[in-house]
Formats: sequence, C-alpha cells, structure tokens
Amino acid sequence: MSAEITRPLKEAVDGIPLQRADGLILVLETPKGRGVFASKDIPARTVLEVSPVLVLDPKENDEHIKHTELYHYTYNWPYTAPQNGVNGKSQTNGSRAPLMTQALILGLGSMFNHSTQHQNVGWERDLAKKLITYTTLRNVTKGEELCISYGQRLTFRDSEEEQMASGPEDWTEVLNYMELID
Ligand SMILES: C[S@@+](CC[C@H](N)C(=O)[O-])C[C@H]1O[C@@H](n2cnc3c(N)ncnc32)[C@H](O)[C@@H]1O
Repeated sequence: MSAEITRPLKEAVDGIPLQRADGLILVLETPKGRGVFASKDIPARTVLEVSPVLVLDPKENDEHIKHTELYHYTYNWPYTAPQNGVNGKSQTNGSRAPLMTQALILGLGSMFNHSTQHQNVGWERDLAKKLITYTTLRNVTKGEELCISYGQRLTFRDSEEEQMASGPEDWTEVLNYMELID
C-alpha cells in the first residue's frame, strides 16, 4: 500500500471523538422557537454534544453576518489573525487585528436556548480544535428543556422573563410553585 493511501486512514483513526448523548429530542414549537429537550433522565456531567464551529473573519462578520439571521447562531470567539499578518497588524488595511470575533456553531449546539433561571447545561470552547462541548450541570429529568446561558446582554426578549412578569396563569400553577417552595 502506498504512503498516499495509508496517511488519510491513520488520520481518520486518530481523529477527534465526536459525541452526542442519547435521550435528546428537538421540539419545534416552543415560546423560544425550536429547543432541545430531554426524552429521558440524564445524569449530571454528561457530555451532550460536541459541536464543531466555523470561526468567522471579523470583517466579514461585521459587514455581513451581523446583519443576517446567522448572527443569532454565533458565540464570541477569540480571534487569531492568519499567519500572513505581521506583529498583529493585518496586511490588508494596516490596523491592529481584532482580538475577538464570532464563531458559527454547527451541529446541535446551535439549538440550545437561553435560560437565566433554569440553566442546566454548561459549554466549553476548545480553541485549538474549534469545538464546543456541552455538558449537563446537574441531573436533568425527562421532559426538561436543556438550556445554556447566553450571558447578560440578550438580543431578544427572554420568553421566561415575560412569563414571570405576567404571573402564573391559573391556580394549578400557583400550587406547583408552592410545592417547589416547600
Ligand atoms: C441559537 S438560537 C436557538 C435555537 C432557536 N430557538 C431556533 O429555533 O433556531 C438563538 C435564538 O433562539 C431564541 N431564544 C433562545 N433563548 C430564548 C429565550 N430565553 N427567550 C426567547 N427566545 C429565545 C432567540 O430567537 C435567539 O435568537
């Protein structure tokens, strides 16, 4: 067998393990749009998903992506200028390269909604491998939505905040709250 054939095979064997946990379902119509829910109990510290990301060029992001729907599927990402830039200066316009950009999350990672009160999923960037790993922060019970935190500055109205502001819809809900407080 020639070296040209064996090399790609070896790389495939040494590749990055990708993971998606059992018991995840996508629900299409929720107050937050589509969302990821647990279809069975999931223990704390379970790796739910490893999503590759597409790191965007900061200029393209500012001029184009920021003005499209895609922007809502990106996370902040530290930017490393391409090797042809010298001393942190871009060769195109002479200005210092930006430190941050956005990365588009591929895979299921893009479907996790935000929750301030009920965040049950944490996420971690792997800058070198351009991946994000999503892990449960606590035990999750069947039927719960799996939510991350997008941080303080949201670009949309938080449906959970709106629900809290309007108060419980009926007395069954009030009783449920009381059970939780007990
Ligand atoms: C990364 S996407 C998540 C998937 C999205 N729900 C969908 O259907 O494609 C982020 C978008 O989901 C919605 N979203 C996420 N969390 C939300 C929340 N707490 N309240 C309202 N909308 C939310 C917002 O429209 C936000 O721009």
